[in-house]
Amino acid sequence: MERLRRTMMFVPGNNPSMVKDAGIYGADSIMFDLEDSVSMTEKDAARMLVFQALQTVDYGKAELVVRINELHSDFGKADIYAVVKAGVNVIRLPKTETVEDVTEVEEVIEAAEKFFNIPIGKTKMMAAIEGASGVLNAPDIAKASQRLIGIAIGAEDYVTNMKTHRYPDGQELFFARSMILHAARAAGIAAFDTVYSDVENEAGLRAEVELIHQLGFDGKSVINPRQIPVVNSVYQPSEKEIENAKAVIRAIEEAKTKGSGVIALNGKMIDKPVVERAERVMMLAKASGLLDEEDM
Ligand SMILES: CC(=O)SCCNC(=O)CCNC(=O)[C@H](O)C(C)(C)COP(=O)(O)OP(=O)(O)OC[C@H]1O[C@@H](n2cnc3c(N)ncnc32)[C@H](O)[C@@H]1OP(=O)(O)O
Ligand SMILES: O=C([O-])CC(=O)C(=O)O
Ligand SMILES: [Mg+2]
Repeated sequence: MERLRRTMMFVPGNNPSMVKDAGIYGADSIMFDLEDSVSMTEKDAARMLVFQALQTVDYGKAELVVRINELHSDFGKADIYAVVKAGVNVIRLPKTETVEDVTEVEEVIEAAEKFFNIPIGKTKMMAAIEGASGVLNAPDIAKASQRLIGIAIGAEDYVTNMKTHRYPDGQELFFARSMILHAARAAGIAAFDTVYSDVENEAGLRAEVELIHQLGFDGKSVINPRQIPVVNSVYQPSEKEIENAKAVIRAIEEAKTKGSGVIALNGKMIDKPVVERAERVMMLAKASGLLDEEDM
């Protein structure tokens, strides 16, 4: 089954209590940060803390991601070796601008896997796109490595690069979000939306999640545990949607027994794309704990 990544929670890599407790809030993925939430003087300490935590703390079912520093900074290579050795699931590249940004990191990951006797290809990657060049190169970036599970927009850096700022309606992000979504879908990987920085503004967060859910994003980065239930509730299918999805799946199964791939349900045509959407609703319903045993 496709892994759910509705919520990916950033955790500053130099904060011991946040790192230790990050698993208790129910985020689908935990993203330990070694980049912009960690000051230059704390880079080495943060790497050590995350390295230890990855090996010793039980984070349950959460996927474990580390956002590394840029490869050509003073820290990038050491970050990669440490987190590969610790068995991280996914390395998040910040500020990805070109295909080479991906392939160069991949080479270092592969060297680290060989060095530590880890199966080649085990460490996955996710590329954050945070500026104009990255957005324009997104279709190639998304296809740059078999290791990529998804690409993400990093809007705080992006709006800075574009000489604007974030507005409540998100118009300034529409082109970048659309590019990233199309690039991801064309490559067959996931698309993730950016952080919502105003932690106290739940209504604003909900409006943004509704927008990105409507556009088609798989999920969103969050920066605070309080944002997790808000994102999950938007991604949780309604009872009506679940009932409809069940009816669609029942109808198409019945049609198949009669040798047909298309059937009408309540006057609407049911065919392959409709069935695919119904299956996704069921998957999200299951992940949200909304299905009985008999529905599984
Ligand atoms: C543009 C970018 O690069 S964004 C990505 C980098 N930024 C980050 O990673 C920031 C992550 N978030 C944070 O540091 C914090 O949530 C802040 C600074 C935004 C707000 O901090 P606070 O006001 O202290 O948060 P709040 O009071 O809601 O914290 C409640 C609890 O959740 C914990 N918590 C808050 N944020 C996080 C987090 N991101 N990860 C894990 N635990 C967290 C707190 O430690 C606290 O735990 P406690 O009750 O056991 O003491
Ligand atoms: O990737 C994110 O959502 C956070 C980030 O670095 C940015 O917005 O610049
Ligand atoms: Mg950024």
